[in-house]
Amino acid sequence: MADILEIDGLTAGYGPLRVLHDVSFRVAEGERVGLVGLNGHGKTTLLRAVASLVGWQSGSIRLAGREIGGTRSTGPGRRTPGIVRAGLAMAPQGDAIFPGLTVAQHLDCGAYTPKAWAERRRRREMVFDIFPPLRKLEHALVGRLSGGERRMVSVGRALMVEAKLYLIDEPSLGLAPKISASVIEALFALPQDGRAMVIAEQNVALLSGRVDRMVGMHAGRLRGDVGHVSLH
Ligand SMILES: Nc1ncnc2c1ncn2[C@@H]1O[C@H](COP(=O)(O)OP(=O)(O)OP(=O)(O)O)[C@@H](O)[C@H]1O
Repeated sequence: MADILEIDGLTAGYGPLRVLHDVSFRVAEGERVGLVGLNGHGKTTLLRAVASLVGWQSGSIRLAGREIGGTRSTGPGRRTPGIVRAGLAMAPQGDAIFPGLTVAQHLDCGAYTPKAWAERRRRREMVFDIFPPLRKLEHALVGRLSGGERRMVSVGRALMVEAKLYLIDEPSLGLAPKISASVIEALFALPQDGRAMVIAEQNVALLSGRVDRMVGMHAGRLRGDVGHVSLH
């Protein structure tokens, strides 16, 4: 199986702060990888670097064989639209919800490519199949939803494009255990269909047995396969 994501020698940070140190990381087509580690060790920064959203970065990041990394001088976010068109989708940490939009409008924000926009009704239906509680809330304002429902909207928005690689940042964050388990279960109920996923999580137990592989992140460095290793 070819690698959809190939990261080599990635160093990244914010202002004077270096958060990632010489990170190399591979994800195969269709693979589901758990990126685990404690709060503040760089999981989010790694996902954001792939989407070109960090303060600065150097090193190589290849998505489907195309270089999307390198040293950036244009500023965070400037290259992100091109990276999304190249096959990346991301559900950021903490929902990034627009409270004044309805669920349907919010999901449509994720239908970023022309193809996804043309198919947005069908893709919304797919999201409602995955997260059934959202169906009856289609026209409700997102600002009025519960934490679990908002997380479903946030993850669902990333699923509105047909991406080669999905980055899902802490789907369980701030949710009651039962609710986070249902969000994760729904995510894994998606047919794999060649979609690779990297899921950043502090809660290792939530991913255990569900992902193909887990890698640990500690102090800005990857620790290889940590499927059975305590991170503390
Ligand atoms: N925008 C920013 N500006 C400055 N420092 C930041 C910024 N974002 C994160 N950091 C710092 O980078 C380090 C790594 O943070 P990061 O969010 O990547 O960790 P994490 O493992 O994903 O943890 P979390 O679960 O809290 O997101 C932390 O020390 C954090 O304080």
